[in-house]
Amino acid sequence: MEGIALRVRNLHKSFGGVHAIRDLSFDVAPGQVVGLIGPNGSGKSTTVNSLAGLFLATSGEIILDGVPIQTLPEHSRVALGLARTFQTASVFPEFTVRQQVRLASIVTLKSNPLASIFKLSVGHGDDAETEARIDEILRLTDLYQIADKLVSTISSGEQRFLMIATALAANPKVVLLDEPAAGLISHERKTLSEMIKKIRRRGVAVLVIEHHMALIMDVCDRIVVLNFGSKIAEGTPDEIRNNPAVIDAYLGEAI
Ligand SMILES: Nc1ncnc2c1ncn2[C@@H]1O[C@H](COP(=O)(O)OP(=O)(O)OP(=O)(O)O)[C@@H](O)[C@H]1O
Repeated sequence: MEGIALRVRNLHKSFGGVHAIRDLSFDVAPGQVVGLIGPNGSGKSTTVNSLAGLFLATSGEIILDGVPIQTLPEHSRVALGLARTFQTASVFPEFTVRQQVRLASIVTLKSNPLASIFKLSVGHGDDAETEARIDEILRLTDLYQIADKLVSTISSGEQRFLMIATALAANPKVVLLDEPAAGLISHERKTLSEMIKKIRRRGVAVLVIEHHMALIMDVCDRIVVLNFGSKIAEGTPDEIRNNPAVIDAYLGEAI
C-alpha cells in the first residue's frame, strides 16, 4: 500500500443493464500523473464520478492513501484528500478569483461542506497562513495577476484554471482533472501542461481524463486506456502510442 495515493481495484459500475465500467484496476502514486483515455462512452466520466463519490460504484474498492472510501459520500472523500474538477466550469460569478479560492480552502477545513457554506462568510479565514497558501495556489494556476477580478469577467480559459485552483484549495493528495483542456486555445493548453507538471512536483497524485492526445502524451507518466468500460491497455505514453489495440480502438481516430 505504501507509495500509492489512489488504488482502484476491480471497480464495476452498472446503470441498469449497462455495464459502464467492468473490473477496472489501476494505481496512482504521489507525484504521478496518470491519464485515463478512451473513445466516447468508454466509461471515463463514470470512473471519475465513481471515484469522487457522485454515485456509488456497484462493486470494487477505491483506496485513498490506505483508506477504503468506496462507500463514503462525496464530501467525506474531499475531506480525506480527493478533489476533482468538472467538465464545465462551475464558479461563483459575484466573487473575485481570490475569494472563490479562499472559500474553497475554508469550506474544505470543515467535515460537512454544506454546513460550512451556510455558516461562513467569505471574509473569514484570512489569517496569514491561509493567505500565503492561496497566493501559492493562484501563482501555480497562473491566476495571481487576475486575483482581484470578478469571476464573471475572466475568460473561459481562466475559469477552467480557477476550477483547478479551487480543487487544489482542498489540499488534496489526489486530484481528478475531468477534461481540463476542453475549450482551451493553444497557448492556454501549454500553460495547462506546465500547471499539471507543477502539481506533480508538489507530490500530488493526478488522474486526468482528456481527449487532447498531445497534452496527455506530454504530461502523463502512465496512461490507462478504456474501451466499452474495460481496461484494454496501461503503460507509458510511448507504450500506449505504439499499442495496436489502442490504435485500433482509439488513437487511430484521435491522432
Ligand atoms: N446515468 C447513466 N445512466 C445510464 N447509463 C449511463 C449513465 N452514465 C453513463 N452511462 C453509460 O455508461 C457508458 C459510459 O459512459 P461515460 O459517460 O462514462 O463514458 P465517457 O468515456 O466518459 O464518454 P465521453 O468521452 O463521451 O464523455 C455509456 O454507455 C453511457 O451511455
